[in-house]
Amino acid sequence: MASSISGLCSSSSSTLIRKPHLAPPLPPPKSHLAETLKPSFSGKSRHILTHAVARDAPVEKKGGLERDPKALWERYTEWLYQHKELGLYLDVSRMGFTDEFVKEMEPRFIKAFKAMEDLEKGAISNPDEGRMVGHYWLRNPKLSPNSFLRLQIENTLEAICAFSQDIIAAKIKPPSSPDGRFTQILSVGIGGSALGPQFVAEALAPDNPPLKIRFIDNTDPAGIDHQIAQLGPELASTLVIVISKSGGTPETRNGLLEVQKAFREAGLNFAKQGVAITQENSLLDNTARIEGWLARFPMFDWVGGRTSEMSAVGLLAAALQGIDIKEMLAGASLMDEATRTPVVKNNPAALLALCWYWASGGVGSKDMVVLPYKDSLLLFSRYLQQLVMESLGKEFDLDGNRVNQGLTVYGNKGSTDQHAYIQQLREGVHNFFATFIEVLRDRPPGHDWELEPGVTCGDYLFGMLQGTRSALYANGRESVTVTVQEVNPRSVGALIALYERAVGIYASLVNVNAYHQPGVEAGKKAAGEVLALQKRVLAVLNEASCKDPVEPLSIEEVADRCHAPEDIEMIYKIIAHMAANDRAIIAEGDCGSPRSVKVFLGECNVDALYA
Ligand SMILES: O=P(O)(O)OC[C@H]1O[C@](O)(CO)[C@@H](O)[C@@H]1O
Repeated sequence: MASSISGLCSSSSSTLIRKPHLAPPLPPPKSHLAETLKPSFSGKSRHILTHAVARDAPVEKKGGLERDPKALWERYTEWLYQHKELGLYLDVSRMGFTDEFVKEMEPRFIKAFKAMEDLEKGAISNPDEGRMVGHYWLRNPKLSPNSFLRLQIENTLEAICAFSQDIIAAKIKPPSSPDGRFTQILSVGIGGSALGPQFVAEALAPDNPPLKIRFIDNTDPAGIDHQIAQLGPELASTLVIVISKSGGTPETRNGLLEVQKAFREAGLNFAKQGVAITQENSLLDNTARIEGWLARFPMFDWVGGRTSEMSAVGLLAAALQGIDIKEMLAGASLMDEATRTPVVKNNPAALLALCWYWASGGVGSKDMVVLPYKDSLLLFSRYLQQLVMESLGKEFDLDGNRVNQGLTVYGNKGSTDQHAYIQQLREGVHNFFATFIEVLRDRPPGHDWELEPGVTCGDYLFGMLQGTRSALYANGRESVTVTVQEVNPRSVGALIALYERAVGIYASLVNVNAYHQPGVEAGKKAAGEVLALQKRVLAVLNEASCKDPVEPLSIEEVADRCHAPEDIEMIYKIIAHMAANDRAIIAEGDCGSPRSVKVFLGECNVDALYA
């Protein structure tokens, strides 16, 4: 009896296998440092956190958490950073670093500030890729190292503003929409070409934006189908923005091809609704030019994907949603100015980097849990995950030493997460420090009300944040608190700029290149190899299936004929995946034991035999 196979089949022979198994995820990285909580060095309520010395001997962590309320208040006021114009505060008092530690870190900071200064002047700060790193110029084009780059930035910003105004005012219209105007954006991109726009849309888009936005940020066919199905007839009034710096990322290409197919099937002309954001002359750029897409905007070689929110990548979608992008840029620019100060205490990004180094021993031994107490900032931690982890998670340092650096970031939002994992944070494994993001303004003025005498809903949120911060600290868990007045384009721009700079400074402290991502290439290459192997498997099966009679093959035989006996497990998985997707793979035998399975194709493709 014939059947299709997968990794999860019943033990009976010749059973349909429906659910292939993918390789299990790698286990999370282990903490490098042992940590103990020791009682009291002076007062009875004091504790010292001690660390074993790290392998590459970074600045050692000696110190303790202050327990005395008066001394703690002093520490709070002494270290509180305030940016008056932005209304932004950074409280690092709940990190236990000492003055000695700050002093010991000084030489590293001097080096980091110098590296940052050089970077802003146009040094090749991404040496592996031979690139400048210029995201700071995007919000202050005057800083660009030459007038050509300055003009590129200014012209692009002007083009974004003009194009988005014309779209919103329906001066540029979709050809077949009954409304006569664009109503939706479908943004196709992944990683840095999605996370910033997603975060900003969630944080800042008004309730009724001129254009609503949806995202395709994966090559999951069901996810893509869902987005297209949700658009329904509004596909005719959808502006599709395809974003890829390299212009060749497979997931994004697949998303584009799937969307183009949907347009064809709906009888719509994709080119009249398509916009590309990519580097000049990339595959995507050339495709968009040849096919005559509605518009193209440049991505610059010297802006990395994960720091591209203030380029066309983030600004176009934001402007189309009615978000004030000039305010975002202004907020970022103000923060950039503040984070150029070479005095750690007065530089909020340096303070963050100091805290990260302190908490993680400079080797990433603790995770950073980011908890914004504001629903609209939900995606901030996800955005930071790429910014921080893709930048800092490096095998080698700038001198070629193997260091396996990084800083793990996760989190969603408070107080919601209090009902999910704060239990472990307070009482369980002590492998993290927290970052609270506090927003002072609960609601727009005039909308608040007291749900019980003297207490609003926002007071509860405030109480939850303060309570969790105190409860964690009481149990020796450190935290940083970033406070903004409200979530608006200016504060969001400032937050992005703050963390971009903190990552850059921290990378210098631990001597890694923050601006490349060699590790991602390995996965991309391996994925390409799997797809190439799949083609060989299909050719081998087709040849056997075109024989008369059909020649069913064991997995071993398929592997041998593919000249890839070492890839036998992958070949089994490929066959299982195709079988689960009605790809005409037929299997005989006991699916519970892959060795007994024989496979062939349901039909012979004669053309493929001679291809
Ligand atoms: O914008 P691109 O070139 O499509 O790349 C998308 C993402 O892929 C990466 O290159 C690797 O994941 C990221 O750095 C980047 O943000």
